[in-house]
Amino acid sequence: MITVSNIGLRFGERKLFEDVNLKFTPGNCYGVIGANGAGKSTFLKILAGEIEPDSGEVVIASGIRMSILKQDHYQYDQCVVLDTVIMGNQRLHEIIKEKEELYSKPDFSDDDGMKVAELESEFAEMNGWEAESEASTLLQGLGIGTDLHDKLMSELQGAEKVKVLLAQALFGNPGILILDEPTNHLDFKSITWLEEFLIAFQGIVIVVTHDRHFVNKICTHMADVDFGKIKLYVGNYDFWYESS
Ligand SMILES: Nc1ncnc2c1ncn2[C@@H]1O[C@H](COP(=O)(O)OP(=O)(O)OP(=O)(O)O)[C@@H](O)[C@H]1O
Repeated sequence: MITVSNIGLRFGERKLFEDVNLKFTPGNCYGVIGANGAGKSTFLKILAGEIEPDSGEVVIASGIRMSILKQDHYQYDQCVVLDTVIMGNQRLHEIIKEKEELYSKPDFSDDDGMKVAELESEFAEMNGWEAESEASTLLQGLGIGTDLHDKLMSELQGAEKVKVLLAQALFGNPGILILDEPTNHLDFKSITWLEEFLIAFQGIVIVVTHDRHFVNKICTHMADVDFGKIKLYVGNYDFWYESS
């Protein structure tokens, strides 16, 4: 569950949000709609904690992991494709790195042994043994073949990088998915795959997209950004359009 209470935000003279109150619940997919410049992307950034509102707060139920589709296509240029996907779950990735460092120590001590045992247990709890195969499945679903999985991100074409970043966001069964224009640069087959993935997804999806067919296929609710307010409606875009 995400609870948004009394959010307000100004950019200079412009009041972008005023007294926004909303609740997002698991199992639902929310399509954020509104005119150009209404504040859709800014709202996602507030939810993601990237922009601090002037007033109000966003509260996320404890223990729920939020995953955000990264917009910087160069951020992972020095990383291997498969690792980049696994980095979607930051804690799991940290554990993998810490384990590697400890196992490669020439003077492995008793204390190191204890630490490794703790890490192994946390790793197993997080389904770490499945991480590589899950990352690989996501990549292949989005059309990134296994021949690219061991390459550096910098070696990939722009559209391929976008798919890897999308796989990263979807990786590790997050509780909340924040997606700003996820279908950009995707081909028809990948969009269909993504639709099926999101329809089956059990958590909360909050998405901004210009792709009306995609919205209609996946969204259970519309979040309409208009004149500083955001209102939630049940149903997809066509239903919202016909009834408004
Ligand atoms: N960091 C910022 N500082 C000042 N103004 C900003 C900042 N970020 C966005 N804005 C302005 O806030 C308004 C909302 O921007 P935002 O990108 O959230 O809108 P949007 O609804 O996603 O638009 P679009 O559909 O065109 O992508 C715009 O007028 C934009 O120029």
